[in-house]
Amino acid sequence: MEKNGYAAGDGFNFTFDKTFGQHILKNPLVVKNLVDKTAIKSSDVVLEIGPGTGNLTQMLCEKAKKVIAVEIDPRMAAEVTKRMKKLGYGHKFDLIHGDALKVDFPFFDVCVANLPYQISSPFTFKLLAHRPVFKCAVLMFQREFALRLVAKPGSSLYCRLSVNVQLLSKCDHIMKVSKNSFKPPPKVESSVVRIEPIYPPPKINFVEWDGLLRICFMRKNKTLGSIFRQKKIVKMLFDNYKIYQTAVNNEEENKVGDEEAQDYSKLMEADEDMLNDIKGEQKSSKKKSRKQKCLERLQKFKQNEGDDEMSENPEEDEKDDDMDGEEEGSPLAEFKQKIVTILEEAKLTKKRSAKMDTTDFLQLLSVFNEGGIHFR
Ligand SMILES: C[S@@+](CC[C@H](N)C(=O)[O-])C[C@H]1O[C@@H](n2cnc3c(N)ncnc32)[C@H](O)[C@@H]1O
Repeated sequence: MEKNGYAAGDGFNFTFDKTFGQHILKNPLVVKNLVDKTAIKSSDVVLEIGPGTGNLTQMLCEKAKKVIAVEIDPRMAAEVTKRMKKLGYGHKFDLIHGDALKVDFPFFDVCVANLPYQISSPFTFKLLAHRPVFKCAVLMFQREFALRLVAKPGSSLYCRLSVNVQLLSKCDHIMKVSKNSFKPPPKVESSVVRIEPIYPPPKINFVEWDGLLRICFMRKNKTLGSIFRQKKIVKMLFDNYKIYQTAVNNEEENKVGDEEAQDYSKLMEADEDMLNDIKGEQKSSKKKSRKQKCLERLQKFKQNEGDDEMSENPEEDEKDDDMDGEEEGSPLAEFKQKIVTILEEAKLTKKRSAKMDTTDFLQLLSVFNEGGIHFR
C-alpha cells in the first residue's frame, strides 16, 4: 500500500503518517553510530521517545538494562511491542502510549529520541526540566535547529535558544545524518546532538532571564549600552521598576520572585518563536532563486558588520538613544542614567549579545536585579 508516494516500512503493513513526522531510520550504520554515541551501560534505564517500528529500540534493548518507550501512534506502539517480544526483549521493554509533551516521564539514565522536528524545542526544555536529573540525552534534530543549539558566542547562528540550552546543559553536535538515511526521506537535513544537563541549574528566575534575553537579542550585534538607552526599553523597565518598588513596599517581594524561580516553561515559549523563525525561513527561501538568496545573505552580512561598526562609534550610537522630548532630570531620564551607570560600573556597556556567553548574561541579570531593575 502507498501513501504520499511512499511504500510502507520494511514488512510493516501500514503507512507512515506525516502528521507524526514518521521518517524511519533505515540506515543500520547510522542506527549503530547513534546508539554507540550514547555509551549506554548494561545498568542504564533508557527512555526512547518515538520508537516507531523499533529500529533504534532493538539496539537499545541489546545494550540497556531496560528501555521505556513513549509512542503517540497506536499502530507503531503495537508494532514495536510485538517486535521487541519476538526478539526476546519483552522482559526489558515497556511502552507508554501517549504524547511525549504530555505524559510524565519515568526515571531514566539516558534519553534517545528521533522526534518530529516541530516539537524539538518544547521537548528539549521538558527534558531539561525533568527530575531526578539524567546522565545524557542523544537527540536527532533538524540540522538548523541542532546548529543553533550548539552555536557559540561569535557564531552567526548564536541566538536565545543557544544561550538558554547552554545555560542548562553541555551541548555537543555529534553527527550529521543525511535525508537518505530515512524512509521516507524528510525535506530537511538532520543532526544528532548530545545533551548533558548541568546540575544544579543556576538559581535564577527564568522569567526574568527570558525577559532580559529577549531585549538583548533584539539586536544581537549592538552594544548593551546602545540597546539599554532606547526610550522604549527604558520606559518598559521604568514601568517594571515602579511596579516592583510598590510590591517591595508592600512586602510582597518574595511572592513576586520565588514562585517563578525554577520555571523553564517561559524558555520553551521563547524558543518556539525561534523554531517558527526557522520554519518561516525555509518556507520563504523555497520560493527564492539561488541568486536572490545569495544577495540576501550578502546584505545581511553587511548589515551585521554595519551594526558592529555603528555601535563602536558612540556618536552613531546616540542615534538609537531616542529619548527625544524627555526633560533632563525627569524621572524617566534619571532612570535611564541609573541603567547607564549600572552597565558602566559592571564594565558591560561595550559588550554585545552576539559575543556574550551564559556567564556574561548571568552577570548582567545579577547587576540589573541588584539595582532594582527587573524584566518581567
Ligand atoms: C522520526 S520517527 C522515528 C522512528 C524511529 N525512532 C526511527 O528512528 O526509526 C518519529 C516517531 O515519533 C512518534 N511521535 C511523533 N510525535 C510524537 C509525540 N508527540 N510523542 C511521542 N511519539 C511521537 C511517531 O509516531 C514516530 O514513530
